[in-house]
Amino acid sequence: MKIFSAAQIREADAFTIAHEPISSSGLMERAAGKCAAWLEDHYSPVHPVYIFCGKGNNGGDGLVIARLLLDHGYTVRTGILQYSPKASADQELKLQALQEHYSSTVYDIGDISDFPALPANAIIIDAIFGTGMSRPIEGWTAGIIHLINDQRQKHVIISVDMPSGLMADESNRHTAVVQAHYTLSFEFYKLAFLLRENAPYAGEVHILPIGLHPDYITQTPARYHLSDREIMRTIYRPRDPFAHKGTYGHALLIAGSYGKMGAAILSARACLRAGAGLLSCHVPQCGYDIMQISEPCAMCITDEDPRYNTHFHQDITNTNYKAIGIGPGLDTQPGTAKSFEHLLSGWQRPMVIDADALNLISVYPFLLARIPAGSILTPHPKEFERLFGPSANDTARLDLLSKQAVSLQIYIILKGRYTAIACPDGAVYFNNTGNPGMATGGSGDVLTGILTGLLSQDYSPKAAVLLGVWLHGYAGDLAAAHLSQEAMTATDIISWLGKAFQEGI
Ligand SMILES: NC(=O)C1=CN([C@@H]2O[C@H](COP(=O)(O)OP(=O)(O)OC[C@H]3O[C@@H](n4cnc5c(N)ncnc54)[C@H](OP(=O)(O)O)[C@@H]3O)[C@@H](O)[C@H]2O)[C@@H](O)CC1
Ligand SMILES: Nc1ncnc2c1ncn2[C@@H]1O[C@H](COP(=O)(O)OP(=O)(O)O)[C@@H](O)[C@H]1O
Ligand SMILES: [K+]
Repeated sequence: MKIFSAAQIREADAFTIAHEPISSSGLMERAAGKCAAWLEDHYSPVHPVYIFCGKGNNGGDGLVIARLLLDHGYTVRTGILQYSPKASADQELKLQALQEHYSSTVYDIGDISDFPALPANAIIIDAIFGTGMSRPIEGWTAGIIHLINDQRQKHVIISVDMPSGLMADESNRHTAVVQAHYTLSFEFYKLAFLLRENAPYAGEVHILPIGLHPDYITQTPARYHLSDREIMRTIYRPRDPFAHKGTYGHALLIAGSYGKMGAAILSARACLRAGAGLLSCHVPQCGYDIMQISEPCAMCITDEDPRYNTHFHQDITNTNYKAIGIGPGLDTQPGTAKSFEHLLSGWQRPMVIDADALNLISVYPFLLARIPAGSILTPHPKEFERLFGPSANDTARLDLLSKQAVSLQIYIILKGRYTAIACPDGAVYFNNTGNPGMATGGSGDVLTGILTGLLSQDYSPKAAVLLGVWLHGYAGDLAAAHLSQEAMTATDIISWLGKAFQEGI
C-alpha cells in the first residue's frame, strides 16, 4: 500500500472529483458516512456523542457525522471552534445541512470556557484539523485540545482522518495534539502514524476506504509504502515439486561466541525453517557440541579459536555458498574484525549483516564501502545510530536511512514497531506485523536467520527483506496470540514460522 503525502492526498481528492461523477461535497458525505458507520458498529446510541469541528474540511466531515448519527437516533452535541472567521465551502454547506433539522444541537466554541461538561459514557469525536494542518495550534484552540486530552481516562477519543495538531508527513514538534484512542483515517496510512515520536497520538488506526480514483493511486509514485499481504503474494514462490536440497541453496551462518551460542542456534533454526536447502554454521570451538546437539539439521564448521570466530573468511574459498548471514552473538574481537575484513574482500554477493557485525563496522567505518551491493543490514535504532550517527528526530532519521541505502546500494532494515526497510532505489517500506512480545532477546537473531534462509533460496534481496520481515512479525503475532506477549520468547517466533507461511501470505 502506498503512503501518500498530504499534498498527494489533496491531488487524489481533486483527481477523483475531476474523473468521477462525484463532487467534493459528495466525497465528504462518503468519507463521513464511513466514519458514522464505523461508530455505529462500535457504539450504541446510549453513548452521547460530542463532536468538535474545525472550519476546514475535517470540520465538514464532523458536521456530516453529526447529522448522520442524529438521523439514526444518537444524542449529539456539535461544537464549532471559531478560531477563524472564514470556513471552507464544504464546511459551510454541511453546517447549513445540519442546522436545517438539528440547529439546537450546534454551538460555537470561542474560548476554553465553552468546553462542555461531558456526561458519563460520552464519546469525543475530534474533527478539528486533518491533513490541512499547516502550523502549530495556538491560544485557546490549543487549550481545547488540552481539555480533550484531559478526558482521556474517562472518555473514548476518536479522531477523524488525523489526530488534530499532527502533521501528516512528519514528526510532531508541537505540544497541542489530540491523543486519540482511535483514528479513522481515509484511504491511506499517513507517514505520521508510523513514526515512534508520534506514538502518543493516533491510537489504533483504522483505514476507511473512500473510493479515491484507482488510476491516481497506481500512476502516482510514492516514496513510502506499507507492506501488506498483496505484496507478499507477488513475492512468495511455492516450492518446485521436482526440487532437491540443492535447489534451495547452501547458506553459511557465521555466529556465536563463548556465552552467546544461543544467538547462533536461534539464527540457524530460523534459517532452516525459512526453507534453506542446506545450512553450515561457522562457530568457535566451544560452540561445536552445542550447535550439533541443538540443531541436527545444520552442519558445523569450527573455528581455530576456542571462544570466538576469527577465521571464517577461509570458508568462502572452499564452498559455493548461496548466501551468508553474519553477526548474531559474534562478539567484536580484533581477530573477528580482521576475518570480517577478509570476508568482505572476497565475497561479492549480497549478504545479511547483523548485530556484532554491524558493531564492527561502526568501529571500522572503512568496511562500509566494502559491503557487497544488495546486502541487507538489520540494525535496531541504537546500532543504526552507532553506524550512521544521531538524528534530530524520526523524520530526519528516515531521510538518513534512505540516503545511506541509496548511496551504499544496500537494504537497511531499521527495526522497531513499524520496521522501516530502506531500498537502494530510495523507496522505504514500513512493516506492520509484529508486536511488543518480540521485544525480547534473540528476536533479531531469528530475523537474520530468516533473511539468510530466503536469500539462499534465490529470493532477490528486495523480496527477501519484504517477505522475511513480514513473516518474522506475523510469526511473532501468532506466538503472542497463543502464548501472550509476555510469555512468548524468540524461540516461539521460530515455532510459529510455519503457520506464518501458511496463513500470512
Ligand atoms: N483527502 C480526501 O480524500 C478527503 C478529505 N476530506 C477531509 O478533508 C480534510 C482536509 O481538509 P482541509 O484541507 O480543509 O484541511 P483541515 O485539516 O480541515 O484544516 C484546514 C483549515 O485549518 C486552518 N489551519 C491549519 N492549521 C491551523 C492551525 N494550526 N491553527 C489554526 N488554523 C489552522 C487552515 O487555515 P489556513 O492554513 O488556510 O490559514 C484551514 O482553514 C481531511 O483531513 C479530511 O478530513 C474529506 O472530507 C473528503 C475526502
Ligand atoms: N514493539 C514491537 N513491535 C513490533 N516488533 C517488535 C517490537 N519490538 C521488537 N520487535 C521486533 O523484534 C526484533 C528485535 O530485534 P533486536 O533488537 O535486534 O533483538 P535481539 O538483538 O535481542 O535479537 C526486531 O525485528 C523488531 O522489529
Ligand atoms: K481530526
